[in-house]
Amino acid sequence: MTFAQAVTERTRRLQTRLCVGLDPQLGRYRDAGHLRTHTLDVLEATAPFAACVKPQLAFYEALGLEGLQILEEVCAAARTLGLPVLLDGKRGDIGSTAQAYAQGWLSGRHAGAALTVNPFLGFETLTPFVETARANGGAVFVLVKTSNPGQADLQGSGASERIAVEVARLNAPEGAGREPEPGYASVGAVVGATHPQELALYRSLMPRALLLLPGLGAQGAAARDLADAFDPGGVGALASASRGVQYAAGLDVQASVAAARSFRDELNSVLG
Ligand SMILES: O=c1ccn([C@@H]2O[C@H](COP(=O)(O)O)[C@@H](O)[C@H]2O)c(=O)[nH]1
Repeated sequence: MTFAQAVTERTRRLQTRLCVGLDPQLGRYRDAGHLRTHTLDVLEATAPFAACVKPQLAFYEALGLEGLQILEEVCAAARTLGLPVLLDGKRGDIGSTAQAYAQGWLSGRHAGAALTVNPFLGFETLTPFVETARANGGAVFVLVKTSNPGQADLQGSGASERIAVEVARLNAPEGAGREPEPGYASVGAVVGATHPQELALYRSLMPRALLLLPGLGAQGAAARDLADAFDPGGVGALASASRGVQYAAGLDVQASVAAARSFRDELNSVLG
């Protein structure tokens, strides 16, 4: 089963469109061991409410080798729980380096099933990521319109729309000599949940792409504003919350569970 199929199957079976972000901040813990157990506890406790899990690589890389070991444990625990893993690394570079990133994060020891990628160096630099994802039944999520207020500096003036058109092209089997991918295709897109008025546009520009919608909770986006990102049946998008789940009330894991349940329920009530 591909990443997109696994997420869609989980959405339908568990009625959840929530992506739980795991962004463990060392400053909140006594030490890295405490960070590790709390992060694994939050993962296990919130899994029933999640369509997938999204570790942000920066927080694990910040801890050095120990952080990579924790990441590996988080990915292994998620797989045991049946949760698809989307690594948020926003990688992108010239071809040979992109190839190494793709090998490391989409097929290597610490790999997830999916990875966020940055198209800033040009569309051709996406190729190693897309090919590696396809070869492994994985996915890439291309930054199309990020959730932060400053995104307009470089993503305005039609840039985000151009990237969306490229995502649609990469997902189109016609002319590429590929078999059509069943369901959602291997190239997804990041569109901030903080841009509710533009979700319908990006949904229509990228009909085969799963959309990742970061910004729920801590960045101010609300589930009630996200309906336009979804296809009929309430599939095709994942709304993501990290701090709003992991640190819903300090380190209280039951508060994380309550937050994940509440995000799930709010999304479900919006989608009917
Ligand atoms: O456009 C984007 C792309 C990625 N992110 C990442 O998502 C989480 C958001 O964390 P919250 O605590 O839910 O605000 C974080 O890892 C970002 O790097 C994003 O915010 N916006």
